[in-house]
Amino acid sequence: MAGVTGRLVRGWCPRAVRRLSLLLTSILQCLSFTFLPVAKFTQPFSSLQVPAQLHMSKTAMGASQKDFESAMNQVKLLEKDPGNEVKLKLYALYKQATEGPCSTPKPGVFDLINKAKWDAWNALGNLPKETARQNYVDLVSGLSSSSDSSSQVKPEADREQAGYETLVMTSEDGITKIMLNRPTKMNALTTQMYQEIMLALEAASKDDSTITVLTGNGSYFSSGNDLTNFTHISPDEIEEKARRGAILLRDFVGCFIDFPKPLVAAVNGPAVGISVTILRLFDLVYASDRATFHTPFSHLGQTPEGCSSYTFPKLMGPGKAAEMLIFGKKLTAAEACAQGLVTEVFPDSTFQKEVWTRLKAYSKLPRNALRISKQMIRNHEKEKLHATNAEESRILQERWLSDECMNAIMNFLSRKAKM
Ligand SMILES: CCCCC/C=C/CC(=O)SCCNC(=O)CCNC(=O)[C@H](O)C(C)(C)COP(=O)(O)OP(=O)(O)OC[C@H]1O[C@@H](n2cnc3c(N)ncnc32)[C@H](O)[C@@H]1OP(=O)(O)O
Repeated sequence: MAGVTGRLVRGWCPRAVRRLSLLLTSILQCLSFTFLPVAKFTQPFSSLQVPAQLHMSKTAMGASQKDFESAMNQVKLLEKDPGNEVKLKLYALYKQATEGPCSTPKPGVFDLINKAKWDAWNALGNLPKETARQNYVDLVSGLSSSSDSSSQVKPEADREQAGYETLVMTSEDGITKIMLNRPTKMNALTTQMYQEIMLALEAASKDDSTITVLTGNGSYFSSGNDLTNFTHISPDEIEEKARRGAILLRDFVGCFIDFPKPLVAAVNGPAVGISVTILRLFDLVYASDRATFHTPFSHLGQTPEGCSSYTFPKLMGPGKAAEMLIFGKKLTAAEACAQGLVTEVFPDSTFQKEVWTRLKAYSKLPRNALRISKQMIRNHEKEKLHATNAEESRILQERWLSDECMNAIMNFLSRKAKM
């Protein structure tokens, strides 16, 4: 949460454009306060205005929905970054075409990226949806023709998806792998990382892979929420940050609840906090025997999330769940397996080889059958999971404002106490 302003002005990734279409979709569906995750504004705001010619309808009929969708797909294939100005135009036209005139509240002055996006959309005034759709199609068509027959997609094998700063996303052998990539910080989850994971899941849900795998780079699976998310917040910002954090948490967990394909966690090392609780929303959890499972919520003045207040007691009984979620008992991989949280444990020395061999075999199974079976298993309790998620997020929003929570985080940051 905190540090957001700092991160907002960090570098635009030059390859972010291929994520743009997904990002735009996600903005609508998933993120209530996302920002272009790999973005930096290098131009003055005045240069972000939409040129007048974009306000003019090109044809009487306008582009069809099919043209519009095809243009959105073309955006994904652009090899060259079209630049921030064009990205904002695309964003604004997309919003106008799908939602009509901008009616959302104007973001605050320090929320630089969302404010620029809002300005671009608002600048379109009452431009009719059809015209916006046509202008979007025309703009993309201009970009595609100027990008030197570039729309070549790398071969499917081991294709690394560009545009992520905190993840490495690859697709190979019918498996999309999302790897958390902050090994020096034990893959602690920053605000940007939550957002990129949501985008990656959205992309994986639509790609042609059969199975999606989440894993960590380095010695940890993840040390959970990055505790610096809660720092550098001025007193007058804190309630708003907590509110936004709760929305982010709810949306993040919601993406796991709704993920439509078989989802596998390859837990390569210790897991802490939210990286433990969400495991119950995966279909398979394979763990190295070096992994541990730790949910020190009370130590941090916090409360369970990831739907664990519902899924853990159901899975392991209220007593064992209480040991973990209330008293912060750390489980070994073998104990987590005995409780049903982990599907299977592998020796660390052969973990990667055994897990990937197994998954490659599974990925050859009929894709639709896997997907439908997963949904049949999961659909029974989706509603309950979403309700639990909303309630847990609401309670955490309050907890984050408590002295207990703030003191615990300060202790961690000043290294007076470690879990
Ligand atoms: C939008 C908000 C959603 C919020 C959802 C809420 C989720 C709740 C949770 O996830 S609660 C769990 C929070 N996590 C923790 O409490 C873990 C804190 N970290 C530790 O206890 C330890 O770092 C460790 C046990 C994971 C590893 O200890 P070790 O001694 O092996 O290594 P270091 O402590 O030296 O760590 C190396 C560097 O990584 C930084 N780091 C590790 N984890 C976190 C973290 N969670 N948040 C922030 N930073 C983390 C650590 O500070 C070191 O950085 P440095 O080298 O710059 O000092």
